[in-house]
Amino acid sequence: MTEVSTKHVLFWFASLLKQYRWRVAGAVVALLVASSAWLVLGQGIRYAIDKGFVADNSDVLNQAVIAVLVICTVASFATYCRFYLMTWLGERISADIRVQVFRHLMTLPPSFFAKIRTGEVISRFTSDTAVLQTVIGMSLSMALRSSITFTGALLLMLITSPMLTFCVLLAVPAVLVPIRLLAPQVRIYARRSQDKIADLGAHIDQSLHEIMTVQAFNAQAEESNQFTRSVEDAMSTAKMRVHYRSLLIGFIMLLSLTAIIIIAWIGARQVFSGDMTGGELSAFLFYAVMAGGSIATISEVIGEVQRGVGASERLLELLATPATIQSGDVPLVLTKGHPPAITFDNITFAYPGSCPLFHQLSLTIRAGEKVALVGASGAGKTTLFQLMLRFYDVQQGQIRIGTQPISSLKLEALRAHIAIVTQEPVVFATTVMENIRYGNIHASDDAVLKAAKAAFAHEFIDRLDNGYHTELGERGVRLSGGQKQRIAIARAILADRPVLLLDEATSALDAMSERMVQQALNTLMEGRTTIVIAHRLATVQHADRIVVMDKGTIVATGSHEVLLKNDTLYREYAELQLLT
Ligand SMILES: Nc1ncnc2c1ncn2[C@@H]1O[C@H](COP(=O)(O)OP(=O)(O)OP(=O)(O)O)[C@@H](O)[C@H]1O
Repeated sequence: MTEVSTKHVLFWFASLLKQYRWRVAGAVVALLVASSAWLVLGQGIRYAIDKGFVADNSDVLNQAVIAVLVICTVASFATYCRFYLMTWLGERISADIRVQVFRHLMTLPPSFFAKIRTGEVISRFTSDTAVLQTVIGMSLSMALRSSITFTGALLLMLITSPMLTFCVLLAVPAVLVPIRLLAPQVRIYARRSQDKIADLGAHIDQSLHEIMTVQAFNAQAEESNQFTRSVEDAMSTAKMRVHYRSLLIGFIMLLSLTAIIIIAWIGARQVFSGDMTGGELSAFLFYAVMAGGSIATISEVIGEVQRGVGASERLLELLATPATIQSGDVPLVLTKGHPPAITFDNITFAYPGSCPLFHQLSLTIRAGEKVALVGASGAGKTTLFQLMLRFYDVQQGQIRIGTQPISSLKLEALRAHIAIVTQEPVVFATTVMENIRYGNIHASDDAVLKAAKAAFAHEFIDRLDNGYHTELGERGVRLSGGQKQRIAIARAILADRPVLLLDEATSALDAMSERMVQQALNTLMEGRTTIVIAHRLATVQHADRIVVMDKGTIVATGSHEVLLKNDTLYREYAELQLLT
């Protein structure tokens, strides 16, 4: 957890507000007009009492009332402008922060998302930015208004009665004590409170995504109990925050009201002794109440700003997370129809915080070759794909595409040349058409249809309610495993890239569809460098070469026939799968 100072956060807000400087200026002008108008009102009251009321002059009283009405109208209009502009700025800034954080998240490597829960990130987006929206839209404007009002009121108090103003100033340090003591507590509990809300977000995310497993194992009650405990936990932290905030407000209120009462008492004695007029005392008290009210508002705002700092800490933490995978600057240019060779040259790799998985592993896949990776679960097959796509970087050695080390290539260029079909096919919550088009966002509808046909997906898509325009629901819940796989294959076909990575691409298909998709894949593999991971040897018998892996090492390579003859591990696999 990084400690972020209030100053740092205010600077951040200022940098975000900079591009809306005209609106900020407008809000400040409106604020000044409104505050000045309210302050002038005090003078109007003084005039009305001394010259109209006390002097029994109804003409002056009428004029004073008209003046007061005009002042009120100006003040109300200025308040409308200030409120509108500041609230707009609050909404705008939190929207900008959401975009800024999302753009940054898109650049972070999978290792970051392996550590953090999605629900937590979502909560940071929604609840933390909502806090900032209030802080910028309401609290900062209130603070500014109150500071101006306070300064103005103090000045006018000074003009009305310097002696009484001096008494007021004596009370100011007393008000600062609770602010110093209690504001940090508010901030600490605000941050904890936001963390607990993030935990709730993560819990909801997990329970709802895995709802079938939850219900199948009759775990609804346990899930609900756990959630209730988390909610109560969040509640008790929020209670502490509210406690310190209320304490802060209460103390300041008590201190400022006591000061006003004492000053009114001194002032009243001055009126008795004739040192002050009744109108002067009324005006002075009007300003004193205004100044006291401003201090009370500022104290509330301090609590709120501390809450904002707590929320910003978490967003700034996300923004400060570096994208550990650094892009190179060499563009990768391949000639169409000339797929590249891929070389793993003496690579050593360990996942963060784990023991090394690969130790000086070397493997060369020739240009246009179809290589199958087989081996027990956990042997490191999928990891090789992840390294190729630079989701992780190797600690030693080099991976080359053609002759270029992938670390020197532009990340975007590297990935633009690789199409992958992952073990768990990914389907987005949009239409079939858009799901396939994800492989090439510029592809025409016709090209999408062609790809779907080649992946043997067209037939089932046609039978869906709305054909290619059917919405697939979150994570493609409306499709079977095999259907999802065919959508993923169609996407790879449409992407039309020189390197193809297939991770168990046909595992969820029935024998009939598998045969058809295998044909589609065979066509797709033509003229590309392909690496296929497969548990089922039947699907890889026709690969140019089979690489047998075990616990992060390559134990044998060769054709199906050669391996059957020479490699015991492969023979065991084959026997288990009745391929001998
Ligand atoms: N993100 C990760 N962090 C730490 N360790 C990981 C991570 N992903 C995988 N591993 C570990 O690395 C090893 C290799 O995993 P990998 O997924 O590459 O195996 P695989 O051969 O593809 O297995 P399978 O056939 O079951 O998919 C496993 O022991 C696994 O526990």
